[in-house]
Amino acid sequence: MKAEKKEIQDILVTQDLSIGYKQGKKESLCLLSDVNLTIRRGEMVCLLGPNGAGKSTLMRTIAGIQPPLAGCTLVEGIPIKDRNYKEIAQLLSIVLTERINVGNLTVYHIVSLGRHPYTSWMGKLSNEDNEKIKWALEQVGLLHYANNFINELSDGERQRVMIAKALAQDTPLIMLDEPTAHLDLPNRVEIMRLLHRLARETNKAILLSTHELDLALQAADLIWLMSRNEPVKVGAPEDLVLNGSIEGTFHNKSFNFDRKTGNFIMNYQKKQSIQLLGNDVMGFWTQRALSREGYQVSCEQVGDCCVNLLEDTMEWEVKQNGSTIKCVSIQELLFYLRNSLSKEK
Ligand SMILES: Nc1ncnc2c1ncn2[C@@H]1O[C@H](COP(=O)(O)OP(=O)(O)OP(=O)(O)O)[C@@H](O)[C@H]1O
Repeated sequence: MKAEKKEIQDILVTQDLSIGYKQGKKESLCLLSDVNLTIRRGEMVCLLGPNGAGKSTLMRTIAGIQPPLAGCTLVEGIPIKDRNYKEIAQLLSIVLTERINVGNLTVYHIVSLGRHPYTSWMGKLSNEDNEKIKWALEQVGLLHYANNFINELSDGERQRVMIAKALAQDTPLIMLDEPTAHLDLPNRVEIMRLLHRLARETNKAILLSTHELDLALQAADLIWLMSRNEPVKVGAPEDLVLNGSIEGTFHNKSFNFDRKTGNFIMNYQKKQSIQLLGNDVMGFWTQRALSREGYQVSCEQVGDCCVNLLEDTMEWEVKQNGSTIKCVSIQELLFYLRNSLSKEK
């Protein structure tokens, strides 16, 4: 690829960063060393990894909340180390997981707290501050809630308020610690889509830690994949799936990661084999149900039981020991198979 006219694109750079905990005067627990990572302008990066991999430690170290064991973090070329609170707050904003319980503050007031690094010690908001607050509320679609109290809002809306506060802080880097933690699926999707759009439209860098592998695979520009004592793997989500990194990191005897669909599939103990004829959507869900029931599903003839999908009528025909019956739902199919299996025993 040809290099085009180059403005500074790297918003966050970690230089030979070592993260961990001092455990005495000489001892330290080093979780990772020589971490060299970059986030560019307009990119959304998801930090993924199993429990205990060190995600929170890395986030805190990048943000300057925790000192590095070695190395440093630069935001727009400025080292975070040894900067005071106000200086750091102009370089990066952080959205934490904790539920916000400040019921007596309005949405506008909370978002206005994002302007603190820029206001005088009295905290008086200038016209520019007020414009930035309104713009931030508009970005997350909550301008009409500006005068509502925060406890009048749903969890999803509260999370958007905190994102607006980070936007009002107007930093090149926004960091979020598990931003979808307390939300239902539509709100989780909404927050990820919002963050992705904001990264693109505002040209900021967004770094978030998450356990939502499926959402991260769909929404992230880049994934930082952490596992204990291994170098961080970096790549587009699809590259990390194709090269087996996702599968390797989340390897577990209870489930498998299916590279074709990006889903985790639970492993069930297989009791016996069954033939399934038919494919498509009905076949996919029937296969899933049969696997859960403990069947090894095959399209070949195996044993004496066969399930034939009648897609036109949405029925399941079961041929077993010379007899044929029809079921009108997967629930009925499983009920029949369970009973016929217990009669055989
Ligand atoms: N204050 C501390 N002192 C010493 N060790 C710590 C401290 N905090 C965390 N650790 C250890 O560092 C390791 C990484 O913890 P961390 O919380 O960064 O992982 P994580 O990937 O964020 O985990 P999770 O997904 O469960 O939130 C863990 O083994 C943990 O026990």
